[in-house]
Amino acid sequence: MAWRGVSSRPSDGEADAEGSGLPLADLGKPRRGDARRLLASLLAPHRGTLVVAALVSLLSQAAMVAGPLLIGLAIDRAVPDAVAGDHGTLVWIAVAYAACGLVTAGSQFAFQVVAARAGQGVLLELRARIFGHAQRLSLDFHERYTSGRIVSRATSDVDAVQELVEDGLDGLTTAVLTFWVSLGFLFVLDVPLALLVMSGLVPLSVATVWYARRSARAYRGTRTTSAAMTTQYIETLNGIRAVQAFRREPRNAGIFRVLNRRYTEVNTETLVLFAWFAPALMLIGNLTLVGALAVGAYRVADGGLELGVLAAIALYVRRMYEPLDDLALALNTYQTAAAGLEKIAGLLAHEPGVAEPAEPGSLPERSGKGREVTFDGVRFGYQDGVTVLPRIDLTIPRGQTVALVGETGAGKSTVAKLLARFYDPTTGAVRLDGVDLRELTTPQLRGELTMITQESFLFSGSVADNIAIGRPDATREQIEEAARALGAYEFIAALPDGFDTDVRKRGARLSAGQRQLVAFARALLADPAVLILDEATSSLDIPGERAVQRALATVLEGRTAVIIAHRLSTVEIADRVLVVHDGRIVEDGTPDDLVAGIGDDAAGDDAAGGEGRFGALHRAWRESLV
Ligand SMILES: Nc1ncnc2c1ncn2[C@@H]1O[C@H](COP(=O)(O)OP(=O)(O)OP(=O)(O)O)[C@@H](O)[C@H]1O
Repeated sequence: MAWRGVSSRPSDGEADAEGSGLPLADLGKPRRGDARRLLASLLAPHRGTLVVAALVSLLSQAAMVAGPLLIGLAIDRAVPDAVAGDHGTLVWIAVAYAACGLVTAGSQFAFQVVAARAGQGVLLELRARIFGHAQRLSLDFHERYTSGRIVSRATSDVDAVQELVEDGLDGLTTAVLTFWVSLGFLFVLDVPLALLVMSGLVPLSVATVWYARRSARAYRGTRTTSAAMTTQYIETLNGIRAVQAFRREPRNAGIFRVLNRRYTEVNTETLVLFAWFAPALMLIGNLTLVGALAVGAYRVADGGLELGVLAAIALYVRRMYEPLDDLALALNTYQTAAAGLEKIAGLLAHEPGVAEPAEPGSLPERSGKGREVTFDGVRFGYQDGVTVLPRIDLTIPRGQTVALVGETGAGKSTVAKLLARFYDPTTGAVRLDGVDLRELTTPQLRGELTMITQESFLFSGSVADNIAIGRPDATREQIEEAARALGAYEFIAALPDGFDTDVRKRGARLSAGQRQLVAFARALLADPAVLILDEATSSLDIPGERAVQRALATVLEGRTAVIIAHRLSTVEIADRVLVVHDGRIVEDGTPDDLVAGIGDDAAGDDAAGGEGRFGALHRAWRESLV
């Protein structure tokens, strides 16, 4: 199981630490440059806004950084003038200082507003892309990637990017601009001292590169481990009944303990790295200041430098290094965001396994009896390379109801999933009225095929909303009529708010049979040409089952149907039974013929003498009823 992998692997996030049990390489490990490309595509629509933000920020920095220059001038010019009785220079410098203050305040306000607009636009687009992409990705991807990891991408990874956009970016631009603009002013004031200050860039770069490298790895570890914890939460809570029934709590707690400890470790690592980095920057700044002051003081004493210029230089050096504290924090935010963005880019880089057609085909006019379904030399295996269906050749005429029966693991659901186009065949084709499913767009497909699964999933919203899912423009009358046709009207009307009852509200919980009826009503209203039904099994009591059987006959009327049948009663209403064994259709005939042993023994391997597999299954069912 994946969690063992979690505890034994390094925290660099390259392995299966997110709990999929598969190496990330199998899921398309983010390629170098994916994150950068993603960022570029997100920023592209805001290019103009970003240019304005950069210009405004530059103006703000220039106005702010002019301060020390004015102070230097005040010391060297205004004070001597004032002593001599001329206050003009002092007034002029005071006005200029106030003007700089105003420009700084105004441009900072403008920067915040402009940057907020662009930043929020980027986040809006990023969230929309993740959600849209997660919905579009095929079933095989979801079976391996786990919903916990997707949730983690959409929440904590997006939060990391959000933090950068909202706080970090401001700190980062301020620190970088202040540093370089101040250095520029230093060169204007005194070149030798500016060069001395610039030599501080060497240890500064070494420290920054060291920190950036080490912390990037650590932050990637935090993203990976945080996703693994989310996955663990979701898996535990989704399966809480099984967890409690099988007393899995201690094992889950053990797994969580490992992840929790890992998360603490990687977080501590990032904090320790930061604890080295931030003071190192301050130390470099202070040493540079001491050096500049010492050399400057000698030159003032020699008369080679004015006192005001030295004061201005000292103030500039302080200004350069002061926001570096913010730079360290901003780098922190940046590293978290970069790791998050990398993970998000990895998710977005996955292409849906079931592709939309380049040129959509068109289906012939639909007959009143549904459509013909053909499996034409279909071979299929899931991604692990094992062939599950070696070859299926099958034609289901319009209007026919086919029951798929067979042992567990025989391949019945796989046949149904290929027909619903959750997957594409490895070779061969599945066709609807002769048209390959691969030539149909998703909306075309969804209009023609409806699959009712065992869970009869209800979405949050009212019962009416749930029935109308397959046909959102249905009127209330049509919704009620569908419910009435299936014998579901009475129990829905008796719910606290009737058809408007919120299915997730307490007191409105529907039984398994009732949920199945709602799912049937949904299918009836959607009116597909082909209905695929993964039959609910043991959860229905006998009266409920009868109601469902009656409803089933109604919903099958006028369409082609494929039912994965687990019950004798369902098989008996089918026109034709296909027995699936080891991914092949081994018997094919009407229920009566197969019981009598005269069906088409497709594989020529009667399981029990003349009786056949279905005959044996049928006998077992009958015996279980008495
Ligand atoms: N997503 C998947 N990835 C890999 N293998 C799978 C996947 N789903 C099913 N299989 C394998 O394919 C084979 C056929 O499974 P399938 O679910 O079609 O059987 P089934 O006849 O519907 O069984 P049941 O009656 O128990 O639902 C099994 O060996 C199963 O392990």
